[in-house]
Amino acid sequence: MTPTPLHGLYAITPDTALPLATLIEQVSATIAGGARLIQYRDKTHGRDERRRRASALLAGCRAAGALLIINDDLDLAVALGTDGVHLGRDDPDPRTARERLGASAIIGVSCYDQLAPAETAAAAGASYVAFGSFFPSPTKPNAARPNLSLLTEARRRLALPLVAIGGITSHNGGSLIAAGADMLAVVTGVFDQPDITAAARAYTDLFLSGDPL
Ligand SMILES: Cc1ncc(COP(=O)(O)OP(=O)(O)O)c(N)n1
Ligand SMILES: Cc1ncsc1CCOP(=O)(O)O
Ligand SMILES: [Mg+2]
Repeated sequence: MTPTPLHGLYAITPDTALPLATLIEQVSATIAGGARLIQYRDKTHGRDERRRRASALLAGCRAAGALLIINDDLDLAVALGTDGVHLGRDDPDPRTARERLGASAIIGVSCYDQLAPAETAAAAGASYVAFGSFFPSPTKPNAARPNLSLLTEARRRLALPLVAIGGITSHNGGSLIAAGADMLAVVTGVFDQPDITAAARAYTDLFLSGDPL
């Protein structure tokens, strides 16, 4: 079963100075493991290098039938025509993103440990909302730390797909799905593993069984 775009593993690229060729191989390995939604998140490089990397990743994702979301940089998402953008509190407004990217774009919004920004984002036309960090995150150790009840309440209150992020492994991910998460957004648990394809498959398999726990 090919997961729908807003369901399953959401692989987020590591903030790395690795050569672009290596990053492309790693993303390809996540897709081989069943990831169909990829996010390019880069806090390291300047605008020109980010554009070079995003353009190459977009070509690879399109060839492999995966979708590419750009983190933070709405101008880059618009310039390249990526499948969408992910926005946080310091990034452009989702309403502006929807106006610039169009009706079919995927627009994700960070909501940290709060329900109110998720309701605001839904009203502004977001495609999904993300909560986390649910577990200690190697990538973002200082992130806000909601408990699982936030997912359950968001599931009750919101009609759009819910993303969980932060310290997610194939062992704790099932608890997030059971609490209401439609997607598991993962950096370290996929990209920092010796076999990236197998690591990705361990997450995508969580969504196939009726009982993720
Ligand atoms: C799905 C998803 N959730 C959260 C983030 C965090 O993005 P980041 O740019 O590190 O922080 P904020 O701008 O959201 O505060 C993400 N990239 N993807
Ligand atoms: C970007 C972001 N936002 C909250 S936690 C996080 C990082 C998730 O990375 P990891 O899967 O390595 O914990
Ligand atoms: Mg951001």
